[in-house]
Amino acid sequence: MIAILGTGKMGEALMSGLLRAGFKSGQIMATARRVERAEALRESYGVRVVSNIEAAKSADTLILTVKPQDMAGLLAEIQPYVPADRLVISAAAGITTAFVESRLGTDVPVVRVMSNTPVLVDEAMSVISAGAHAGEEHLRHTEELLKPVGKVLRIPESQQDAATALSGSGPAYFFYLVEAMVDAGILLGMPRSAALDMVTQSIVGAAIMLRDSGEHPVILREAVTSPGGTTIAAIAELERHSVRAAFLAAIEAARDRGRELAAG
Ligand SMILES: NC(=O)C1=CN([C@@H]2O[C@H](COP(=O)(O)OP(=O)(O)OC[C@H]3O[C@@H](n4cnc5c(N)ncnc54)[C@H](O)[C@@H]3O)[C@@H](O)[C@H]2O)C=CC1
Ligand SMILES: O=C(O)[C@@H]1CCC=N1
Repeated sequence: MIAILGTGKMGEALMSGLLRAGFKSGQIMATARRVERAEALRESYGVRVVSNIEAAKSADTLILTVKPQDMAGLLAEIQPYVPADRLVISAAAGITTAFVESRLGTDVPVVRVMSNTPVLVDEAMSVISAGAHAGEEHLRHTEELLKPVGKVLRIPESQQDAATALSGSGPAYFFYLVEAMVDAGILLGMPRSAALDMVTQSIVGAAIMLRDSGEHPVILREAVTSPGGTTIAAIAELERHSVRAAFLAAIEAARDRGRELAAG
């Protein structure tokens, strides 16, 4: 039995992925803070929505998907009911396995995960790290849960805040880029829906080329960039506006914010 504690956007996305991957609704429990939310989850997915304590007592795997700020409260609530034979998977930005272990106070295995919202279309990037009491079997079990909904990579926990900044938040940067490019289309007099179609198909095509060709992104970009042509005119402006430096600073800021969230 798997329980998802704090079933908001990420928790629901993970739960729907597990169901698409073949888990039965009877194998999954969810917890929610609001009654209407509990009812909506029950109705949409047919899962049992229970209290945090009941979930902690009866599920073998607990997936914690509350906000980092709510993690201490949730751990305090479930602490008396989590024996050391549970696997606890924490999906919150910034929260370390040591934080979870110290709050639970037993030798419970903890795996830290950072996934992202493309879990909704089975294209998540999930990175996982083992805590002090988690071994190969716990990492493997976590991979089995996450593989059906995307790619899974094991990384040292010291890189988790960087991964959060890069792939956890990553989809937001691409959506932001799409917004900006659609605005550019509007500036050039395109209808909004046509501009959105053009940009969306371009980003999908580029992403698939990048993933499937195995080519370095520089090679793929150079193939589009004709001497004296249109693309280099655009790239020159991006460089003039320090867009690369902005990305470096932005992702560093996201990493630092992850560290602050851990500090509470
Ligand atoms: N949204 C995203 O793209 C990503 C989010 N995350 C992480 O996932 C976690 C959740 O983020 P979201 O789903 O965006 O937030 P959210 O606010 O949609 O979901 C959190 C849910 O937990 C519930 N909750 C809080 N305390 C609770 C408690 N004691 N008992 C039961 N339910 C409780 C809230 O009512 C809410 O529904 C965060 O820790 C975030 O760092 C990770 C990767 C990507
Ligand atoms: O913005 C956030 O804090 C969360 C973590 C990664 C993506 N969203």
